[in-house]
Formats: sequence, C-alpha cells, structure tokens
Amino acid sequence: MEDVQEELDSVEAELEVVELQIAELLQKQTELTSRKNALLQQLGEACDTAPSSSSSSLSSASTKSSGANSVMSKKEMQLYDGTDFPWSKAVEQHLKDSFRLSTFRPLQLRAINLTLSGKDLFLVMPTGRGKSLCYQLPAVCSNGFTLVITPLISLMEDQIMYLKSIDVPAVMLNASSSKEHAKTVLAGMMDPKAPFKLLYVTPEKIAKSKMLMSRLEKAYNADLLSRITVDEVHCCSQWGHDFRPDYKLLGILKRQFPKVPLIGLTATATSSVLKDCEKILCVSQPITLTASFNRTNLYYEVRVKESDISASINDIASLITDRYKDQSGIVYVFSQKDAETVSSELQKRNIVASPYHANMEPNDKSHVHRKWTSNKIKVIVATVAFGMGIDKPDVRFVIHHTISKSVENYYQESGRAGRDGLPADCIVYFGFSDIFRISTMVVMENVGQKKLLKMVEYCQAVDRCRRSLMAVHFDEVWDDEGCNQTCDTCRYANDCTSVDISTHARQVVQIMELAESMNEKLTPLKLMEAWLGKGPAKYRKNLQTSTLSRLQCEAVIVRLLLQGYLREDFSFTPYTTYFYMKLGQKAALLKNHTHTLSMKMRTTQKESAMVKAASVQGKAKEGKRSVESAGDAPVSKKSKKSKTGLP
Ligand SMILES: Nc1ncnc2c1ncn2[C@H]1C[C@H](O)[C@@H](COP(=O)(O)OP(=O)(O)OP(=O)(O)O)O1
Repeated sequence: MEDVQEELDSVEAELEVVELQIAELLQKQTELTSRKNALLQQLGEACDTAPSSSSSSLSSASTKSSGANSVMSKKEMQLYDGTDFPWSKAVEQHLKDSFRLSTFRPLQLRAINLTLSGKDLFLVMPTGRGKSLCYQLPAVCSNGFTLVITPLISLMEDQIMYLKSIDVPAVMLNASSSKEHAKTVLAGMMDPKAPFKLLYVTPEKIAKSKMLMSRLEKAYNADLLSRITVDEVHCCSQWGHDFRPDYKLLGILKRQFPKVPLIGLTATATSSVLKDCEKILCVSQPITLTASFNRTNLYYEVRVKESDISASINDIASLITDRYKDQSGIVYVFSQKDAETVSSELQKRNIVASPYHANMEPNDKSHVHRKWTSNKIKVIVATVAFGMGIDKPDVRFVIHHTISKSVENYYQESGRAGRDGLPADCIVYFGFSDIFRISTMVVMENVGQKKLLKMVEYCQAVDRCRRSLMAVHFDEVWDDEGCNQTCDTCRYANDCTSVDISTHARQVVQIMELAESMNEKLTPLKLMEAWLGKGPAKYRKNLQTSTLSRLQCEAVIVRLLLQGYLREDFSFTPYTTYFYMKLGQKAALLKNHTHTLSMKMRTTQKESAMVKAASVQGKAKEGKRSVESAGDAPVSKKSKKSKTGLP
C-alpha cells in the first residue's frame, strides 16, 4: 500500500509540473496570439481598401479565429453582415416584432448569420452588450428548439421570464423541475410543432439525465434540435476564472450531435481559455467573434489602501456620501466577515448598505438583491458570490475594498457598473497585506499566483493606461490616447516619476539573506518591520534600515516581488496556509553594484525627493561600510504617511 501511495505522490508531483508547464505554454500562446492578431489586424487594414468601422483599435469589434484552420478573411467575414440570406427577412421581422428592437448592436447580425449558416461560434462580448439575442433570435427563426446550457437557475428564470414577456415560448429543466413538468418538456422535444423554441438546462442535467440525452438524440434524428448554446462558456476551462466541473462533460453534445451548430457565449475569456473550451466541447474550427472590451463610459482608478482599516472605510464612505450621493453601487470585499464589517461600518456612517455573501440564507440573499435592485438599499457590500446575473443598469460605482484575484475577475466585477451606458466609476483599493491574503487563497489554483500578480501589476502601474493593461488580457490592442483620460494613470500622467530603488532593493535582499542564514522564514509583515527597524532585532542586526515611509516600503517590496527579486513561499498546516517571502532568482543580480533598478512612482515632489534622498544616503552609507566595518544603522525617523503617495 505504501508503494502505491508513494507512486501516487510521485505521479501527482509530476502532473503538477506538467500542469505548470502547460499553464506557461498557454500563457505564451496567449501572448503570441495577441501579437498575431495585432499583426493580422494591421495587415487587414493595410490591404483592405473598403472603409471599415473596425479600423480603430479602440472602438472596434474584431473577428478572430481561434482554431488554426478557421481563419476567415476580413472580407469573407463582412459577408456575414449582409441581409440577403434566405433567413434575413425572418430575422428582421422577429427583431422588430418579437424582440421589439429597431437595430442590431455591433456583431449581433454577424453572429446571427454565422450561426444560422451552421457555423460553430464563440461569441466574446462584454456583459450587457446583448449576447442573448444572438441565440434567441436564431432560435425563433429555426425549426425545432435550441438547447441552452446555463450555469445558474436564477439566470434561466430571468431569461424565461423575459422570453415569456415577449411571447417567445421557452422552458427549463433542472434538478427542481417536477416530474409532471419534465414529462411535458420531454414530450415537447419530439413535437414537430415545437411548443417551445428554447430549452434551458443546467450542465448537471446533461451530465446526469440519461432520459434527457436520449430525447435529445431522438430530436436530433428528427431534425428538431436546431442549435446548442453554451452560456458562460469559459466555465469549461480550468484556466478560466469560473471553472465548473460539469461543463467539462459537455463535449458529449458535439460528439453525439455533430451536425448541430454550437454557439458559446462569454463575457471574459482569453484566447488560451477559448482554445481549451474548444477542445473540451469537441468543436473543431469554431469562429470566434470578439467585441471590443473597452467600456468607454467607465472610469478606472486605483487607490492605495493603508494598513489602518478605518482609513479606507472612511475614504469609501466619503466617496459614497459625496461623489455618489443618492446613487446605487457595489462594494466588493474579500470575505464574508469583511462583508459584514464593512457593511456595518458604512451603516454607522449613515449609508444604507447591506452585506451579501454565500453564507446567507437564499431568502435573505434574494431579499437584499431585490431591495438593491429597487434602490431601497443604496450599496451592496458583497463577496464575489454576488456575481452572475446582476442586470441593474444604473450602477454608478463599483468599489473594490480588496483587489480581485485576477484582471479578468476585476474586469467582470467592475463591469457591473454603468450597464446603461452612462458614466460610472470603478475604483480599487490596493493594499499590501491583501496580496498575501488572496495569495494563500489561490495557491491551489493552477495559475492562481500568476494571475494574481498580473492584478497586482495592474494596480501598481502608474505609467500605463489601465485600459491598455486590461486589453492585453483580452488580446486587444488599445492605444492609450483612446482612453481619453478615463483612467487615473492617463488623467494624472504628469505626476509620475521614475525613481532609482537599487539601494532600497539591496537593503531588502540583505535582510532576507540574514533571515535565510538563520534558517528563518519571513512573512511579508516581518520583512517590512525588520526593514523599518521594528520587531525582533535579530532580523536586522548590522543592517541598514529604511528611511522610507511604510507605504513606500510596501511599494518597493511589491515591485521586487513582481520583478522576481523576491518570490512567494507557502507553508501548509491542517488549518491554514502561511505566506512567506523568499529571495527570487534575480536577487543575485543585486550583488553587482552596477546593477540598477528603478520604478515609476506617483509621488508628490516632496515624496519623490524623499525616495531619492534615501537612495543617495543609502549609497553613501554603503560606500562607507565597504571601508569601515558595518555597524548597526540608526533607525531613522519615519516620514509621515502619504495618502496619494504611491502607486
Ligand atoms: N440590438 C439591441 N438594441 C437595443 N437593446 C439591446 C439590443 N440587444 C440587446 N439589447 C438589450 C437587451 C438587454 O436589456 C440588454 C443586455 O442584453 P443581454 O443579452 O442580457 O446582455 P449579455 O447577455 O451580453 O450580458 P450578460 O453577460 O450580463 O449576460 O441589452
């Protein structure tokens, strides 16, 4: 038995390495695809003489192929914007009469024509842009019914309620369907008169109900299964941000019903995630339509979160009472406990707020949701459990009290603001200790750390447009100018200076080396304290401590982590996971005194001067030390904390 266990351990370890390698390759693939798409776009624009609305990288909706063989030229793709298909009259009539809409939004008609032509399609469009129409309208223009796989019952209920209100017959089957209802639906699937045009099911139902599969097979043979829609298609991939195991089994649909076109919908998926979905769903050569992710009505901002909890709460409260007076919004927090405490702190400051998290009774959750939707509650303080299916148009602010675990998650969560197209703000509070709280939470996820560090990079960047940083994640090419000052980095571009942090970095590395020489592990907090000349003296004996403010020290440590001079190390107990700092691969470079390191900081002139002065002082001391033997450095007086101070 022991041998088996040993072999299992070794196989698992090997598997983990392979998974990491795959993750890295997928990341590389994303970057290359992004580059390829940018180049293709340039080529397309250079060759194409016809004026095209998709020529601006910022406002365009683009069409890409995710499969190697599914490249369609721009011209070929434009053919699908036409209105001379056999179904075009019916499409137009249903758009107006059934859906009561006058025109299509970008990419909707193209998607509809492609799916009605029998092509497999992935449609990547930001939330609220109108993905549903792209399968609902084809459903009413086709024989039989469309099968729709949706992860949440509440989403199904919303869709069915809406479809009923416009007289489009739709039904659902899920674990709580009564026997009677299931019987009627199963019979309806075989009825050539199609008593319903859309059948919504959960992925679990596909995985578990043999009866459903058998009926689908019969409907397929009778040409009554017109289309398969996989909503939130990114849930198939564990590289995505919302993996659901039952989605992994959906490949059965295309294997059993190869002639039925599939349409996968998502608001967030990178090309590597889509590639993975393609394999899982067994679709070969799907066409991917990607609408621009640029939400021009949203303003993005990152604020520094101080270690003093009440400072960020006060800041959030004053934003809500002043800037967002009488407006509706969401404050996202890290944990259920945070949801309770932040909500009660806001209430104490006379803000009508309510918590929302997974541990609440379902009735309480829907009660809070309803009151917020009807504006009786102004602010919902929620964990990410408050997610899919939020369709409130007038959310004027989404504030993240804690950073999201990835840029994709942040885009999705903050994107709940401004669905009505009117201006709205997305503000994230970037706190040092939050990085490590989240890190221990995502440590088990395959590329969890990597994604988190990308989010940290997004927050720390003060010299890159926030939109263009996000665009990379969606393989888009946005230019900073198009931002039009609707992010803090573009708005305050002139307040940013490059600061030499080489000396500071060396001080940190020396503290780490000292700890390692004592076989001690330093948590980020202990490292910080030692560097600031606090905590046990053994961690800093003979070493120079920092003259920077705490926030500045935090910024430097984060930079070192992002650049590989430091790295994470985890330790697991049965109850918790601890995060430690370790020297990263690049730390050795700092031994060479010609090696310099700089970072961009958004500082007031005074602060910028302070970092530089500390740097010069440090260099002078280093020089002196190399002549004299190193003595215990005096702990200098710390600077006053800066609110706006750092990246
Ligand atoms: N062509 C159109 N013209 C005007 N309104 C439209 C059009 N298409 C869709 N809409 C409306 C219907 C909905 O109220 C709203 C959002 O559509 P919906 O299909 O729910 O978005 P979505 O599916 O992309 O968002 P989510 O990702 O949140 O599910 O837009």
